[in-house]
Amino acid sequence: MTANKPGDPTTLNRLYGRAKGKALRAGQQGLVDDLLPRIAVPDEGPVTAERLFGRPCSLHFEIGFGGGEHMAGRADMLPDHGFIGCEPFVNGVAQALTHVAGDNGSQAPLGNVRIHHGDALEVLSRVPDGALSFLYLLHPDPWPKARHAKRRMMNDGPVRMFAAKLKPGGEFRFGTDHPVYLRHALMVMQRHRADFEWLCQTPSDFLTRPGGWPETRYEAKARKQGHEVWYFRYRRR
Ligand SMILES: C[S@@+](CC[C@H](N)C(=O)[O-])C[C@H]1O[C@@H](n2cnc3c(N)ncnc32)[C@H](O)[C@@H]1O
Repeated sequence: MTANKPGDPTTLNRLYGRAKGKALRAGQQGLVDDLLPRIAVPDEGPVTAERLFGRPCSLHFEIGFGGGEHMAGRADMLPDHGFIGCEPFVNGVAQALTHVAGDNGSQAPLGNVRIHHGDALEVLSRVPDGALSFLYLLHPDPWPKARHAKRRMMNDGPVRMFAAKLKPGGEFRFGTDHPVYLRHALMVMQRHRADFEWLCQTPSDFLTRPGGWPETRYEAKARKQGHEVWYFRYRRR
């Protein structure tokens, strides 16, 4: 990676604060060097099912997959669907690659996952409008201080893009354990109610993890700390 390119660690650290973490173990470094280039989202041009998976298929897009548990779990459940995950934190990418390679012992290698080591919105902007069946934003960085609210992923600009990229009937799933983010997200989504229908009938709908929604590492940590976790499903109108 060369300096100042989108995937460059210096650029990523500046953008996200912690794109680099603990040194990778040899096996993880091997996956980053060998497997990642084979399943990386192309750096330029349209991001389509045909280009990434060689066939038309339902497309899922995960923003900030952390260690990739949810993305790998969903990809394992839906082998005919294509999954695109983006994460600037290299340790998370390495962790996700172990799931894709089937090295964690819990599942077979996954042929239906493509990964971008970097900014999700840049990749999302290259997805054709109306192409996504599912979009996931699970436990985004909370940026709890009011003066940092503009940095939250859930804001009018990104949410407009989520609406554009989802097909009618497509689903946007969002989860958080952070009360400030919860309030902020509800207000933002309320402004976009013409595009999104909140699939919530009773309070337990957003207090219970729906079926087909694998637990993420961050979520497990939040529960261990005794936090309530909120789950939101919105249908693109
Ligand atoms: C609190 S962590 C949650 C990770 C994971 N979703 C989970 O639930 O375990 C938020 C993640 O979002 C990632 N992130 C922040 N900004 C991002 C961006 N612009 N594009 C993609 N990922 C981003 C961070 O690197 C971090 O891994």
